[in-house]
Amino acid sequence: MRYVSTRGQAPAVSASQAILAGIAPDGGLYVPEQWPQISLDWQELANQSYQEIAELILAAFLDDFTPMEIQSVVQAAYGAQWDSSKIVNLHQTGNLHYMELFHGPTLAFKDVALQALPHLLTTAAAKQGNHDKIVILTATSGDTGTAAMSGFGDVDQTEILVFYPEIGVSDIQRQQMQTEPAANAHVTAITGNFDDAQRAVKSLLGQKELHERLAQHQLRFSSANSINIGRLIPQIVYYIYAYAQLVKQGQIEAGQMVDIAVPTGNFGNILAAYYASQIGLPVNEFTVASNENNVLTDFFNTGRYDRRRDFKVTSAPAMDILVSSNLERLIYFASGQNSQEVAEYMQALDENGFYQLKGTTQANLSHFKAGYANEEQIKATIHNTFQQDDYLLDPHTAVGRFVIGQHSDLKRPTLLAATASPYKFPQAVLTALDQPDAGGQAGLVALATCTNSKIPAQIQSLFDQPILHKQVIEPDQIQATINQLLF
Ligand SMILES: N[C@@H](CCOP(=O)(O)O)C(=O)O
Repeated sequence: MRYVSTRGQAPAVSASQAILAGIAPDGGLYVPEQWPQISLDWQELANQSYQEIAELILAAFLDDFTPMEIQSVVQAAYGAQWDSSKIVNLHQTGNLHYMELFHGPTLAFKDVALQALPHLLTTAAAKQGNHDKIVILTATSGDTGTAAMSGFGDVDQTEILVFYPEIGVSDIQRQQMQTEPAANAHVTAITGNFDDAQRAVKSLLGQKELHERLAQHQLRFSSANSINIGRLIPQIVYYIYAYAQLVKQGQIEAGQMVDIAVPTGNFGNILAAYYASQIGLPVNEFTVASNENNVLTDFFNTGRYDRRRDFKVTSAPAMDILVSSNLERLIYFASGQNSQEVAEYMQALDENGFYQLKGTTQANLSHFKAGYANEEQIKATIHNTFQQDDYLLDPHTAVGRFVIGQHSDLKRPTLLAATASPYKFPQAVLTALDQPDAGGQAGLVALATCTNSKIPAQIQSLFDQPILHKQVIEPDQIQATINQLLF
């Protein structure tokens, strides 16, 4: 199976080449040339473990990896570092099924893919006969950076460079990043926002001269962001697994349609759900949930993507994004794999800040619904869900829960991606629960006390760790900072 660029100006490559590159040389994103043929027998899948389903899906998409290679990636990625042996837990309230994706080492859904990516990447490098050290560029609005460092920390022959917005991340996210102990991790705050960091990362990945210079130093770039196809494929697994679990529990019949709702920023998580549907997951409707950075809501409602608006810092920072990279991958399929059309949209976005979809392409997205929650609505959703359902949401999952309420009467079984632990955002959650705001360790303790729950072991001693990364730079210093670190 080959992977092609969404913009059509780069040669098709194998799965391992696509993962190693991170982004296509024409600036596009790698997508499967066709969907793998895979038969999903739900009765059989219902009795399989997360790891078994992961092997099935990874093998289908990564067909130049041997079964042994896939097995060893899965074993390394989904083991004792998870606080649930199931990897993904389901929590039910009526027809709503929260997929808890936050039981990994850094308490966010990013762990699901980023515990696997280092193993995929080092295996891909070996397959390609690459002996250069791999420099992983990562832009983060809070969760991806920590998860990437947890995955790549101290992995031989890798350096991991993380750039995050100085303002906007939660106390916990900042502490997780600033205390990262791995010797190969380099963490820098920028005075800009996530979009500034992601733009810089994408531009660096596309600079031919820089690649040549890196090669002279036995280095090469890749990325831990979801622009890398190696980030998306492991995320398909949990949609298949969750559906199979619903079959097992007798909540649905095999083959019955479900709805899927995902709070999304860079559009990777919901795109993985779409990919799952393309290989046989029965999905009726996808709900795209945003915070006040509601560029995706407007896009799905009007067909016009317009990033020319104020950037808002919200209590759901993973979604504080105005340029959602993975939308390009969805549009590629909605346009009938028309890479020229995609390239025109992306050029218009770059040069003018907006584009308008053609009617035919927009019509192919009619099964995507979109909405957003403002800060008051996020707070009220956390508050009410805790009071009524005795279930604690983080601000991102609350966005998803609120938007479902706007669009659905929940007559159909619905999977909602619960993307982060509420303990990653204690201040926002405490405020929503009408508790006094407290920062740092005090915030964790206050949250545990008022909700009668436990501080997750992953962050119990977080505030005892020394701060190791304090550098703050302007966004236009990202390239110079990378040069200093590498050359
Ligand atoms: N939500 C992210 C932003 C980066 O998105 P990704 O899909 O590229 O990982 C974060 O929390 O950092």
